[in-house]
Amino acid sequence: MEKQSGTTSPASLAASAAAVMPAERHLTEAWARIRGRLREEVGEVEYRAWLRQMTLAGVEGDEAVVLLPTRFLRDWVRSHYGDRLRALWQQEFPGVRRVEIRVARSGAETGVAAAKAPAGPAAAAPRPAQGSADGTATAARGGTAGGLAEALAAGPGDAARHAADARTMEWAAPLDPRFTFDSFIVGRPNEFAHACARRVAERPASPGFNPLFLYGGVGLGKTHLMHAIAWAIREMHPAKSVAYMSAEKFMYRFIAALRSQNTMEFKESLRSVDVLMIDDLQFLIGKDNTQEEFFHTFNALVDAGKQIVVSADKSPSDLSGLEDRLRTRLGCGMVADIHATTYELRLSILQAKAAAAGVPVPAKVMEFLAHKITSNVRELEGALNRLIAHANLFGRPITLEGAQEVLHDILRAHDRRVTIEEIQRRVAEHYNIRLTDMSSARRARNVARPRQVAMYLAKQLTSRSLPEIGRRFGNRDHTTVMHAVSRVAELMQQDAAFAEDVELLRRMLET
Ligand SMILES: Nc1ncnc2c1ncn2[C@@H]1O[C@H](COP(=O)(O)OP(=O)(O)OP(=O)(O)O)[C@@H](O)[C@H]1O
Repeated sequence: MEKQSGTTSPASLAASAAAVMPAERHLTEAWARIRGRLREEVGEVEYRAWLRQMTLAGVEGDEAVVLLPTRFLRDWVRSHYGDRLRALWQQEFPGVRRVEIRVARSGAETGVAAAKAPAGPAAAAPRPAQGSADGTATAARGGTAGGLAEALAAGPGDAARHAADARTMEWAAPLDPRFTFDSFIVGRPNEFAHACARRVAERPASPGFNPLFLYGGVGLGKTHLMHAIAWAIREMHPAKSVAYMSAEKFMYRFIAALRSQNTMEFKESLRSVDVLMIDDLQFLIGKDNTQEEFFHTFNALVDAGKQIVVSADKSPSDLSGLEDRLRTRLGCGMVADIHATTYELRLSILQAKAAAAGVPVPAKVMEFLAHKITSNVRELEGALNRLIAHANLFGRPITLEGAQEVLHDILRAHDRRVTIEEIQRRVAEHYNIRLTDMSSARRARNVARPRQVAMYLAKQLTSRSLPEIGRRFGNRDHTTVMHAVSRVAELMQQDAAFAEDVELLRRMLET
């Protein structure tokens, strides 16, 4: 499509651009639209990785000339986006028949038209500062060894980082700019994992910390810590290439490589990284071939003095379903667990997130949430975000009553984590009857009424269905449960003391 060329100075094209195109302003606007469309088509990650440094030099005859800072980028954009660029140009100006992609002459400013284009991603610095909003780093496609050398030679400024990125592009998933060490709140449950993560970021592949195996329950910060390590290594060791991906992605890439009979390339690109990070390793359970491949990659990297960081929901020894030899190797570096959150940690996280959002959240509301939403940090954060969004939307201050209303579904779901066994035990204790009477056939009022209360609470506080509840109460029919629920509700209406009793039981079960 494009003819071969070397480097070019954009200024030399300005005159001809002006001569051919209707007006420079139109050209600038068209170029902004073309880039915008391309960005929509390829997605943010790909755009940032390959296309945002693209600038317009101008138009020469029937040819639009686009500049990129390195030969590596030029070749990549040419082969992957050249046709698309031409089609988009033709939509704007049918007279443009070709798109020429060149390397900007070293030190040359961007082209006249592009220089006047509205500020956009092309004007941004090549790499984001740690934790900046611009930080969704990395890309989706890979480079070659030759391209690497070129990027290293031609890249302006932080060439080492550019080179490291180029090596890992194929495998890297985007890093979340919010997940840094700065934004990670440390408390008793996660202090060990955090200290290990910091240590690995400071001194990758040091003895005793390779591999680093982070594990813990859902939503407790494993991914956050992994990203924080990756950001910090990029910052402190810019020449090191870091590849972060989920175990799922690892598997799909491996399968794709098998299908296209390209496993050598797969292996080589993986083994060329300095730090390999695999999230949610439990995904590989039962996937024997992928496990085997991962095992070999793991060995090759560790033997070559490269760092491996892995996360999973269980410790290596509890990951039954992973091959023994892999479990053994995973456990022979540093294994650090993230425990369930404590009230204090939840409160600190809420305080930090509220402060970061710049929205005043009363202490009472945060204490309430920290008490109520105990499952994981993700849900806690989700609840706070919802409160903040409501406050912003309606311009109302956050209050405890308002929070209870806005979050009623989340709070209810949490309340519902009470088990039927717990309800039966508490109710039996309260009315001083035997636990076995919850399931017995006895019909005496002093036994039957507490049983009905327990059924009522089971319906209110758990998500079990009527037949399920019936089964847990001595295999009773669902109509019996239905009757118990309506009878208790009716009695509560009629008898304030009884209602208070049931409410007290409910509160005890909820806390
Ligand atoms: N200690 C912490 N400080 C600040 N934010 C945290 C902390 N722990 C978790 N979070 C936040 O909670 C959310 C969930 O965390 P993350 O995705 O890292 O959990 P995870 O353990 O990887 O979960 P999963 O098991 O689902 O993969 C994220 O938004 C993260 O920033």
